[in-house]
Amino acid sequence: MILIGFMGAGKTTVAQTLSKSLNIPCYDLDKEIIKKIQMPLSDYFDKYGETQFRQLEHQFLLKYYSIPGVISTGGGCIENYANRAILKETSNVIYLKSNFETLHHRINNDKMSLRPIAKNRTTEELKALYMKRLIYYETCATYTIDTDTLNTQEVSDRIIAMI
Ligand SMILES: Nc1ncnc2c1ncn2[C@@H]1O[C@H](COP(=O)(O)OP(=O)(O)OP(=O)(O)O)[C@@H](O)[C@H]1O
Ligand SMILES: O=C(O)C1=C[C@@H](O)[C@@H](O)[C@H](O)C1
Ligand SMILES: [Mg+2]
Repeated sequence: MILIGFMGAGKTTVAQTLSKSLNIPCYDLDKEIIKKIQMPLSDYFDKYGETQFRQLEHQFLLKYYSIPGVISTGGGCIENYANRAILKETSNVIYLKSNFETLHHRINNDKMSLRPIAKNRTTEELKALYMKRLIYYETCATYTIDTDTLNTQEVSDRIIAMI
């Protein structure tokens, strides 16, 4: 199964919980990319730019999307047309949905260096990005879970009950 959603949606955290509960492997595409590039994502963005990161991210989705287990994607994975095509063809794509205020609060309480996209934007710009991406998450998802009022364990339990 593949988890999608905006930054702070809980993809990485919930994938780890699901992996333990279901005893299946999990792969976080951001972490796999970091292993390969050997630097924080924000350094990679500064050095090579977003376009090059998106190409790399596409290569990693291609490599992992069909592997059995749980895959957590980066928040911008759906920016790439070819990635959206892959996700639309894949079953068990789970969209962790939250309103912008919840996500913004979570991102602000988390390590900002992990998220160059958030670090370099004002709140208004980040909200505009969220609004733009909503339709992409929705059209790629097999299932959607509203996570505003759920903790990560509850989100994981909900997914297990659903699939
Ligand atoms: N449902 C939730 N309730 C409370 N806190 C949450 C929830 N989901 C995630 N968080 C918290 O929000 C922060 C971001 O979570 P996480 O890194 O799993 O998000 P992500 O979707 O993987 O983001 P990114 O796209 O940037 O990789 C973490 O501190 C996590 O504990
Ligand atoms: O929303 C985004 O565009 C991103 C989210 C992160 O998971 C990372 O993949 C990277 O920081 C880009
Ligand atoms: Mg993540």
